[in-house]
Amino acid sequence: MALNPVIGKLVSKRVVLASASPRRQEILANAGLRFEVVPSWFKETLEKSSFAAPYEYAVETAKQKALEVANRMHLKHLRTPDVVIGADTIVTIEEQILEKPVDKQDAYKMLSRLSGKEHSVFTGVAIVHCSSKDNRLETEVTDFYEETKVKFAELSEELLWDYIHSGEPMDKAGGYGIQALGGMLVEYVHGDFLNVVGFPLNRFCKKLAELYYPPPKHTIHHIKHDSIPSVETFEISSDGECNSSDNTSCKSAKKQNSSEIICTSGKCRNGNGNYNVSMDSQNGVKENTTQFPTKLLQLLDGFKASKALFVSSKLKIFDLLKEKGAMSSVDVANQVKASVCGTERLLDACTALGLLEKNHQGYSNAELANLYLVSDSESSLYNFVLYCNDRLWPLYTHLELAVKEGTSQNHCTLGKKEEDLFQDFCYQSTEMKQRFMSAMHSIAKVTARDVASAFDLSQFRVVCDLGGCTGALAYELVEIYPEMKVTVFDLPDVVTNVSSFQPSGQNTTQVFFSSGDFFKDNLPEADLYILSRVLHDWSEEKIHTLLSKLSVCKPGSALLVAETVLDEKRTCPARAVLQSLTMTEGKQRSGLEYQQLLEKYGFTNVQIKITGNLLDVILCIKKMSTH
Ligand SMILES: Cc1cn([C@H]2C[C@H](O)[C@@H](COP(=O)(O)OP(=O)(O)OP(=O)(O)O)O2)c(=O)[nH]c1=O
Repeated sequence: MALNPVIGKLVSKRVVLASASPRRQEILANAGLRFEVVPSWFKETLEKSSFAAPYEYAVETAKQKALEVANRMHLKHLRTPDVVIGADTIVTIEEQILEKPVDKQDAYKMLSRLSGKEHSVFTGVAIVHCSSKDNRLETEVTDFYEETKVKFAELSEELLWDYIHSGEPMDKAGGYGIQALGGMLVEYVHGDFLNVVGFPLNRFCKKLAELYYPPPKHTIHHIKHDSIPSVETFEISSDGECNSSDNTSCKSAKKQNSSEIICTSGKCRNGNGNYNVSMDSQNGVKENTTQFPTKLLQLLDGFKASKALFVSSKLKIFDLLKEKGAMSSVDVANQVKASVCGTERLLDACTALGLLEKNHQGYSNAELANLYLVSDSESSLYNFVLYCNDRLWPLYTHLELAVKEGTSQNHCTLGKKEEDLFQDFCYQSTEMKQRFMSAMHSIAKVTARDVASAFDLSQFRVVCDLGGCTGALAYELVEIYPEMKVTVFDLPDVVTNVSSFQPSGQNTTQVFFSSGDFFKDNLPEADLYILSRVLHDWSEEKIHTLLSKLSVCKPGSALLVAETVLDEKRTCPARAVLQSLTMTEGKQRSGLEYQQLLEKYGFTNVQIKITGNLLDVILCIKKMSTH
């Protein structure tokens, strides 16, 4: 894929997508971009009449969305991203801008205007490069837009209302989604389809190419104006970065003939580990076709990779290399008291997996390992990795039985039923408790930012995090919302063990711990309750008990639920679906299922933010009494 080098330019950068749109997240993720999702809080209220053309409105809104996130991350989260991407999609017909319908009547008005006519869809995009100078945020904005023309068929009243009642129009510009049911309304599309869905990927890549690969003066390959350069052009015109994992062959080929193709063998592995087979076509243009069943091979190797990660974590190899710097395999083997040949194989495997780097000085941690695998790093997932090895791995080795019997196999691996796991917490040894809490703490820490910032929660002052364990989310909340006071409500055995998880150097006076069982005891008063990674664990009956209790909270108070939300087909994201494999009592739910569940207990205005990361976030409000 020739796109890889353009997107690859962003690999080492902290890229943020300032959008809650699941479509944008999907388009960019499918293109191989790695990014964090921080939805923008910018209110789309710019005065439309002040723009000479509709697309200017979309571009300006996209820019403001991105700048709001860049500023918020810099000021509130104290993390300056490298690149923030914002986008805004509008539909225009007869010079009028249509955004998302506010209700069904509005959707009806929009769709009947579009019926039988051609309209334009504009997506404005802003790419904001950020840097921090003397603690001030500096930004450089590149923006552009793309137009796609769409013609609707004549829509009968019946079809129109059927479509509106499907619920699809509500979160989409112009009141339709071309990628789903709305596709049935469309007679033709002229231009970039993805632009209609919310993100003009092709033009975005061209913009990146313009930014990162300005045409050099003396290249032999001519980059056609307004095109995405091919792999070969990149190799020659770029700053020497090789996108292949097999750097040596690329570099040597480049040296031999600076204007020629990179891979002498005719085969070069791209950043995804795919083999691109170069073929000369008659006019001399090189084409790449991917033919290998790479995805299947990756799946076949998945368990080997997981286990290599588990074992190196268990042996504390990442801690050792962080402390000592580059080391030979012999030295590592001596330190971790393992065989030299076995250690060397493990170190090479970790290098192949991108967890370590290897050069003439020996092995050292890759950035990923320093960030997440060193046991005392700020965002360490070390304890969660051990939990995956000790607790989840045995469960998945019993998967066949789990499928045949329809049970979770907890009874085989731990001698306990799933519903007893949490209840039996108090009977575990202190070490086991500490280990379980450490695992939950590490995963809560890396997801806390997403959960805390998915919505603007500044109006809530008294918050209760039910089952909040070590308080990782609570501390993040008070960091972002200094006015907030958060009570973490959890089992007595959890609360007595939280002291070692208190963050150092942070004001902890606004976080309180209260012990109790949320199924049995009275819940602390709050105007915002949080259930993070709780609901998926429990049976319908238990959830009924818990939500019934919350349903009597004061009207106007809110509930924030953090879970991985499945798509409506219940097949995506894969990580949630895979997690379901070993569940019996609990289950994962789709957005609609969460909405229906929460509404059943009197919560309304259910808003769902798909973060694209581990946890998605749902906010809903307890209905005001009608009396
Ligand atoms: C026309 C059309 C729009 N859309 C969507 C794309 C956008 O998500 C949405 C337009 O609203 P936007 O305000 O552009 O985006 P958003 O509110 O979804 O997300 P954010 O502001 O956080 O970036 O409509 C479709 O999914 N399919 C379509 O066919």
